[in-house]
Amino acid sequence: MSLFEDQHNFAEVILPVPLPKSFCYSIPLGTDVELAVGHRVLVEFGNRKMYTGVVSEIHQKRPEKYDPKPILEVLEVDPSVTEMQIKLWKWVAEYYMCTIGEVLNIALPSGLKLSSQSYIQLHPSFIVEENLEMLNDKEFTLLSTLEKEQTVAYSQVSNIIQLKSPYKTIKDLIAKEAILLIEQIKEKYKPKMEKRLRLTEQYAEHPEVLDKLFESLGKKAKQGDALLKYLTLVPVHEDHMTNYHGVSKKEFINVGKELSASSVGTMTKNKIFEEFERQIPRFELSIADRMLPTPELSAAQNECLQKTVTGLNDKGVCLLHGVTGSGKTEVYLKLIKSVIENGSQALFMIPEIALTSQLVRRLKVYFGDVLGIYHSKFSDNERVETWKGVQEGQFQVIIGTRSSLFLPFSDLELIVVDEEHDSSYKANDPAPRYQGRDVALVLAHFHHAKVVLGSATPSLESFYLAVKQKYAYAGLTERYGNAQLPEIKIIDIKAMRKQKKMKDDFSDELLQLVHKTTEEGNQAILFQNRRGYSPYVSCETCGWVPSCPDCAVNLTYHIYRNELRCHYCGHKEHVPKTCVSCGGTSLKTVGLGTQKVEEGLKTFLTDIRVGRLDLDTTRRKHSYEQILTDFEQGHIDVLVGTQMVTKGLDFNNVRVVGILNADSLIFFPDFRAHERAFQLLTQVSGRAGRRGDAGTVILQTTMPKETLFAKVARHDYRNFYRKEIQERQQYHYPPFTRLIKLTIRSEKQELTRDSAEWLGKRLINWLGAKRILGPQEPVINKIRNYYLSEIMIKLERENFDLKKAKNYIHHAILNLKEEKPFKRVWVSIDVDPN
Ligand SMILES: Nc1ncnc2c1ncn2[C@@H]1O[C@H](COP(=O)(O)OP(=O)(O)OP(=O)(O)O)[C@@H](O)[C@H]1O
Ligand SMILES: [Zn+2]
Repeated sequence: MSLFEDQHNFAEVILPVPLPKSFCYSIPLGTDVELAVGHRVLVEFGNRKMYTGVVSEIHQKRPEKYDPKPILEVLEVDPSVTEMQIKLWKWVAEYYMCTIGEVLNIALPSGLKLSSQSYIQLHPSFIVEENLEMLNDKEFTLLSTLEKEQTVAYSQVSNIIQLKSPYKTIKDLIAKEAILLIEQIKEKYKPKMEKRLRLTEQYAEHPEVLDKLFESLGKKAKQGDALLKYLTLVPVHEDHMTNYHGVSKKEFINVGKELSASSVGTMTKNKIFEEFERQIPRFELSIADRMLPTPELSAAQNECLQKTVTGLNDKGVCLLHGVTGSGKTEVYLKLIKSVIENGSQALFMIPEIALTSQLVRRLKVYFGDVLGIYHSKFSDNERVETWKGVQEGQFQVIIGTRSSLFLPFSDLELIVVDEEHDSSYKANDPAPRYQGRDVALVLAHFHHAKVVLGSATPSLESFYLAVKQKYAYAGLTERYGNAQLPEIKIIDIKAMRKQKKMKDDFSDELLQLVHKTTEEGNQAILFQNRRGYSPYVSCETCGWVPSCPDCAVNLTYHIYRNELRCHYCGHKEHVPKTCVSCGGTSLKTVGLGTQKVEEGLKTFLTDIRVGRLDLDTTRRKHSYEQILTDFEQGHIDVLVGTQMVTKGLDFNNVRVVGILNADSLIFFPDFRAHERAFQLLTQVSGRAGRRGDAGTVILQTTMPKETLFAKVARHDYRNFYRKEIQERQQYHYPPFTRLIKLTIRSEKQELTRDSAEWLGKRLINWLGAKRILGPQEPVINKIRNYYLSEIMIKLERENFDLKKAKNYIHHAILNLKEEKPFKRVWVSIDVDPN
């Protein structure tokens, strides 16, 4: 025990490590701050490793078995984490069967998780020489080192400034905006810059010179247009100060299609315009956005709003079931608005942020500065900013993905879960494998808040609970503004081929429709759920198919680099010149991916402009928005894509949607296959004809008689639901049971098999054979050189001790790992798997 230790008080600290408990530390005497639950503290753990942990309890029970180490530093004056958050972490850890450290790890943004692996760097806008008077010696020493070294590991800081506890210095420098804390060197903070354009001084400040310029440009019509356009956007003639900020170059050139980039370029060369760079705020509204009106609700929307409000008061949760394009968003916005007026907080959850830039913009217009944004694609700094903004009450509304559930809300009144059926609400790896929609319900319960679940195609689970009247229900059965739901035509691919009415993968009808609609100045969306050119290639002589060396999957052909790629591990190789198996020299591509759709379309309809939206075209941070902006502004006629094109897109001019092959959607070996197929097909169809004339959807399939397709075509959710829920009940699937999936992994197939068998037997002993399915190898039984096996556990929802069952499962896994031969086996637990 050290002399400086408080002998009576100890702190339980949650650490970001996968061990199933918190750890006890002693509280050093003379700490400036009185330690409280939720404080972030720096502690040593294990072999001289430092971590940021969160205090979960303060108590007087000195551990008997070991001498607790002291807390090294208290990292803040006011706790960053609320007790409510810790309560939620505990719930998530218990329900999803993971450790609380794993929850902390995803809940706390890295920027708040200073550790021995953290780094600091100079703030890009801080100039040391200009700020000497605000720096003490230690600070100056550190900053000078940073000027030379760019980044310094936190662990080196004490050496540099000769202080055992450097945290205070670091904290002060962060407060002075002199340094930034980063988690990894590669993620350096970079302000977002934008190229802008303005008139050069000679014209901007001298109207008579500007007039002359106009005259002299007379013959060069294009340049004259550009100048005129500039002056309409930036009224230099009224107030020459407006020239200072100019316009965004990109936006300027895009505003009117008629403006040619080359004449703007010439004018810059001739010193009429000048280019400059400016740092842009994270969310700036474009010229067009600032003019968006905030709409009045239609009568149907108003009725739905009233129903929702009553429903929420009655049941706390309301399912808002509105067909595609019915205007659910406006209803949510009204609900959120009244929360803000009460001075409380609202969370607007969306499945994936990238897919919703349109929506984010709408909300920004509507809510302005009280809106905060939060998702995992944000940098550390951005996430910490939002966290603080929520904590300090600046942000009353948050739009974000599932991780925003972990923000420090203090007064949450409403959570809206938009597209509640979307499978991306479920987190896969790493643990916690939580379902965002379900955690939203729990969080709301803790806060006595209300929840709106919105969708055009509700999940079976939610609709079932609405039918059971556990949830309230509000419907919107018509599209906003008299728009009609699209007509959906089912096309029989086989029959068309026989009649020679197919060109490769396109029916004549689809091509004609796309052609006609683009002729008329409208647009189309084509959906194919595979990226790449073709899902595999095969030797024409012997049938050999190249597969991934590390995963049990065929390699997908990508045309641009003439490459074969594994979509599971990222492995890439060149297409072999000869067949590895027989030496044959011709390989054929088999199956259809988005690249091939794009290529085919360009071959059959030569004049149209095609864009593609899939994982391959959207890897760069803003490429997704760019493609959508191009589509929105009419620079693209047809958008080809994977399921990315199905979600929430709202464009005026899309008249035609083509589904190239709907078959594969329902052949998935999964009890949710039909539900997913219905949702996907309805959602993608829902992009057509959202305004003006009705749209048309061409659904191509080799199974035209499949009843699911007929239900999609009739927009018949209820009959789809009836049949599906019946099957779930009959075969004991959710929502009638609860599933827990165990995935067993090892580097050897035998070992995986044996350990899975062992585990399966143990579970059968404890839980009974009828609750255990498998072990079974999944269809893809090897990923990244690990062999997989799965055990599915099916548990009753009612009259069943879930806690006890979970304990058995934990124990069975522990016991497995204690068996010597199974030491190198990993088991992951997935509660309510997707
Ligand atoms: N009251 C209103 N006044 C003006 N425009 C509206 C109104 N309500 C909805 N709209 C417009 O109708 C379109 C469809 O609305 P919205 O995107 O909210 O539909 P949705 O129900 O979310 O559909 P989906 O489920 O297909 O995403 C949007 O462009 C929206 O701006
Ligand atoms: Zn692979």
